[in-house]
Amino acid sequence: MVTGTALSTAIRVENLSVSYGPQRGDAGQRVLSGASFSVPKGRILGIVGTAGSGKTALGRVLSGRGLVSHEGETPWISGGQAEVAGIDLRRPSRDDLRRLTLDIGYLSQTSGDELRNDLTIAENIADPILSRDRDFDQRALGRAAAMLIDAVDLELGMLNRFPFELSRGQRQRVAFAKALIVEPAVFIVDEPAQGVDIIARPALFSLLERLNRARDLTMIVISHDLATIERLTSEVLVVDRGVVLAQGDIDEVLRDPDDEYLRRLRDAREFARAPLPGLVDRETIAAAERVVGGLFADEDLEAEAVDAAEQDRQRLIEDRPEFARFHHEVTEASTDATTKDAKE
Ligand SMILES: Nc1ncnc2c1ncn2[C@@H]1O[C@H](COP(=O)(O)OP(=O)(O)OP(=O)(O)O)[C@@H](O)[C@H]1O
Repeated sequence: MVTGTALSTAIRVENLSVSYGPQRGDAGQRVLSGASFSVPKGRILGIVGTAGSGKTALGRVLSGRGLVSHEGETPWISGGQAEVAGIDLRRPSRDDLRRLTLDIGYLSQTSGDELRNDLTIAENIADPILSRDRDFDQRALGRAAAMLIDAVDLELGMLNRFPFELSRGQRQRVAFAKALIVEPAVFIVDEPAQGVDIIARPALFSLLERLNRARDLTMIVISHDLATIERLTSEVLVVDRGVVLAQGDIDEVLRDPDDEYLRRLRDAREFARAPLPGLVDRETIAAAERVVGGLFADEDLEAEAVDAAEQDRQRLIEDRPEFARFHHEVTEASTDATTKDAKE
């Protein structure tokens, strides 16, 4: 048991080493050494580093998945301590092993490829619950699956399809929904944007943000891309060649760094942020205006944005009858309220 774990700490890692290969003798290959950090409950930590730096190995051991079904390719804890969602990953009790996959959600870069092709998308999403409790309320489960499929920006009609009928990026979004249906306390996600259509990414990030705010979901977001991490958090752990180089607020970490990799990371971040003169046209600004709202004070653009929003609304009314009903009720209610106000 890791000592001194405050109740508000969701993840505590002390002097952790991670290895691949045989667990007996010296044959294992150490890929991460001496990592120490903690994540308070409800916070998001980003883990950034180059390819091969040990991010995936770290995320995978913290997910505890190797404890549930150990395969040859699974990294394991070869030194130090790790506790996640109150589970001691070095010495888990039987009860810990039972609740591990409920309390710690994990999305790997290949989770979408691991869906069962003999089950529909709805059955795949519901599987983490039905495989534990066959008698779980089917209607409630159906509703939860529908809400999640909508939240990851897939059509409800996909629920009746099979994984092999979907694109790779769509399957990864289904895996997102599947990982979240059990409402884990901690969610570890490895490269959340990888393979996912750029149009669908805002929905994924906004889902994660909402779960973090509304349910205090603690998260580890792993990526080689700092911009992906900064979309969700400014708190980072930087890993390079199997060691933790730095941890803290990203601006602090990258302020005048001594280390070569941190300097390159800072330069890459500045390059990505630099404006590209002449490339931003009115249409792009108007599109941005529709998404973020109120950033630009240009009246013409505002009028365009209002028109576009009205067109979007009309399209939604045509495509989704249930929205039309809802919209009609809201309009009626607000007209009634206005008439009542005018009379008073
Ligand atoms: N099954 C394995 N057996 C032995 N070594 C492995 C195995 N899988 C990965 N490694 C090695 O472990 C190290 C860390 O790999 P890991 O996948 O954790 O890096 P990463 O930072 O996540 O990289 P990426 O961003 O490319 O996913 C690498 O040197 C890799 O070659």
